[in-house]
Order: sequence, then structure tokens, then C-alpha cells
Amino acid sequence: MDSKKIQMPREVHIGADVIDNTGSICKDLRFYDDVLVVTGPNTLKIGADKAIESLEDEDFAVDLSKINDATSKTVEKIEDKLNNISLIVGVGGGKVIDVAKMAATNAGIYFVSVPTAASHDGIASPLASIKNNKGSVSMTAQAPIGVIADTNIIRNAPFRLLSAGCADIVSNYTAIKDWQLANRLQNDSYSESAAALSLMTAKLIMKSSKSIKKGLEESARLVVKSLFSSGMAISIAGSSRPASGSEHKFSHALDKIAKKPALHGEQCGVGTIMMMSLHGGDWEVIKNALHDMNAPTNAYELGIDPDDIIEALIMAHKIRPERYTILGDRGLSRDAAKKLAIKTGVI
Ligand SMILES: NC(=O)C1=CN([C@@H]2O[C@H](COP(=O)(O)OP(=O)(O)OC[C@H]3O[C@@H](n4cnc5c(N)ncnc54)[C@H](O)[C@@H]3O)[C@@H](O)[C@H]2O)C=CC1
Ligand SMILES: O=C(CO)COP(=O)(O)O
Ligand SMILES: [Zn+2]
Repeated sequence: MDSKKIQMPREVHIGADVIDNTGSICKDLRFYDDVLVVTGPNTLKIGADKAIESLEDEDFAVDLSKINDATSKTVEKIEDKLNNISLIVGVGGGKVIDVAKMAATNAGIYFVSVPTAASHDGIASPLASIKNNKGSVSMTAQAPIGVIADTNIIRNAPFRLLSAGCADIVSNYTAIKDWQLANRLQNDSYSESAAALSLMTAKLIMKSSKSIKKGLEESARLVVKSLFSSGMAISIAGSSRPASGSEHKFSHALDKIAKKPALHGEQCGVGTIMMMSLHGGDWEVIKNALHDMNAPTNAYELGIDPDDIIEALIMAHKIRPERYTILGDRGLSRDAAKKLAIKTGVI
């Protein structure tokens, strides 16, 4: 049997105001050289400033880069700034984390993940979703050496981001169904332990759907822990298969088609409702749970044109065609797509 490599973070810090310990955590991780902090336009004041202050208090020389997207060009721009830098600290949402992770991987240096929102399960995973001229690509990267999730920042982020994180976890249900199908039909490699962890995480978040509340530290903590364990399922599998199937293809297609896409997790949640129906599963349970989490369940709540939903359903199978799912090789016909979206109340 082939050998297997599993990458996990070395230290994970979850709690109120842990961002103020960024400097000492990086020292404990044996870093002492120059550090590059990567952040986004909204997250500089919310998080990066605090991380920089803490790093400077511990005598790190800190450089700063602000980014707006997660494209391969932006990754290259960050790589160009890495002279004498031995560590990148990414402070922000999923796009910031992915760019910082990918640039550090390409440069052969380390990366610390400081999520400011619990909106996606890439906070600790060894993958980065980067856009190039072919669309979104799931790229192998180094797992962060450390994760610093400040639940005070995360609980005060717009509630929509937390709901999106829950929906990204709910999508594990259809991702696992797709993975099992690919294993049966295409002999794709499958990991029982990764699938079990992914499903357990999705069940836990579904069970808590009514108790996840705006502004509560306990809710922020629960969602961060769940995103972390979903990320660990990705680590064990060595691919995003336990957390990304047909529903993610639908979301990636919407990112290409919609004038103003919604959040990643929100789109994946709506995709899960429809893909669960295609799998013959209980899509109404998924829909009700998403509703309880305040996540969108239809085109109107996503702020997306119903015609774009149909186009994305028709296009979805062409995204990452090597990843076999319930959409098969030919995907949905226009009539089937329309029927599915109407039946599930998405349009
Ligand atoms: N590498 C992986 O394994 C995974 C990667 N992803 C990727 O992550 C991205 C989605 O991440 P998102 O965080 O949904 O999108 P995002 O990075 O675009 O962030 C959404 C918005 O929230 C803002 N924001 C973040 N924290 C905030 C705070 N505390 N207060 C106010 N605003 C705040 C950001 O500035 C941004 O405007 C996608 O590109 C997706 O493909 C998603 C799942 C897994
Ligand atoms: O979003 C992810 C898991 O939630 C990762 O997915 P992709 O591999 O589809 O980019
Ligand atoms: Zn996702």
C-alpha cells in the first residue's frame, strides 16, 4: 500500500482575545525573523492591527500586505514580497487565508492562520482554493503551523459569516454521498475515517442549528471547532473530498456566472439542498436546518437571479470534471435543472 502523509497544525488557540498573544505564540513556535502579515480591506482594523501590535511587542519586524481576491496573480504578488521573511500570518476571511497559505507553500516558509470569521472550513486545512483563468482550483498546500481563532472577533463579525460557516459544514452530507458514489462507480480512493469525521461534524452542527446565536461566544467557539474538525477530515483525506462534492461544484459555477455571488458557504448550503434531492435523500431536513441557522435556502435569500441558479446547475458537472459526483459526466439538462430548483423551492 502507498505511504500516506497527513499534515495537521502544531498549535491551535481558540478563545476570547487570543489574537493579542500572536507574538508570543509565534515565539513559542520558534520563529524570530521577519514576518509578513497578509490581510484584507475589512480585516486590517478588526484583526491585523492587533496581531501586528502583538508581534512587534515580541520584537518581530513586521511587513504588511493587503489583498482583495484569491487569484494566482495575487499569490504571486505576495511571493514577490517575501525576501527575508520566514513566516506569513494571514488575518482575515477565507480568501486571505488561502492566499497566505499558498504563497507560504510556494516559498517554502511557514504560515499561521488567524481567521476573523468562522465562514469556511479552510481555516486549518492543507488546501487552498485559488482562482486562475480556468476558474477555481483546489491546490495542495502546507497546513498552517498554528491557528489563532479569536472568538471575540469572530462573535462580533456579521452573523451572516457564521451562518455561512455552518452551511459549509452542512454541505459535508452531500460531499460524502458523492465521494461514496465515486468510490463505488470509479474506484476513487476513499477514507472511512475522514468520511466519519466529516459526517460527525455535520451532524453536530445540524443538532445545534437552533442554538447558534448572533453575538454569543459559545456559538462562535462551536462553529470554529466544527470548521477545524471538518478541516482535519480534509487533512486525513489529503483532498477536499470529505467537504466538497456536487454542491461545491454548483457554488463554484455560481461564482463564475452570478453578477454578485453570495458567500461561499451560503451557496454551498443551497447547493446541498438540491444535491441531496438528486441523491434521493431528505433535502427538507437540510433546508430546515439551514433556515434555523439563518443561512439562505433559496435564490431570493442568496440575492441571485433564478436564471443564474439554472445556469450554474447546468454548468456544475464541468467544474473539476475529474471529481465524480451525482452530476455524472453529462450533468443536468435544462429541464431537469429547472425541475430540481422548483421542487426544492430554490427558485
Ligand atoms: N482552503 C480550503 O480548504 C477552503 C477554502 N475556501 C475558500 O474560502 C473562500 C470563502 O471564504 P469567506 O470567508 O466566505 O470569503 P471572504 O474571504 O471573501 O470573506 C467574506 C467577507 O467577510 C469579510 N470579513 C471577514 N472577517 C470579518 C469580520 N470579522 N468582520 C467584518 N467582515 C469580515 C471579508 O473582508 C470579506 O469581505 C472561498 O474562496 C472558498 O473557495 C472555503 C472552504 C475551504
Ligand atoms: O470549500 C471547500 C471545503 O469546504 C474546499 O473546496 P474546493 O476543493 O471545492 O475548493
Ligand atoms: Zn466549502
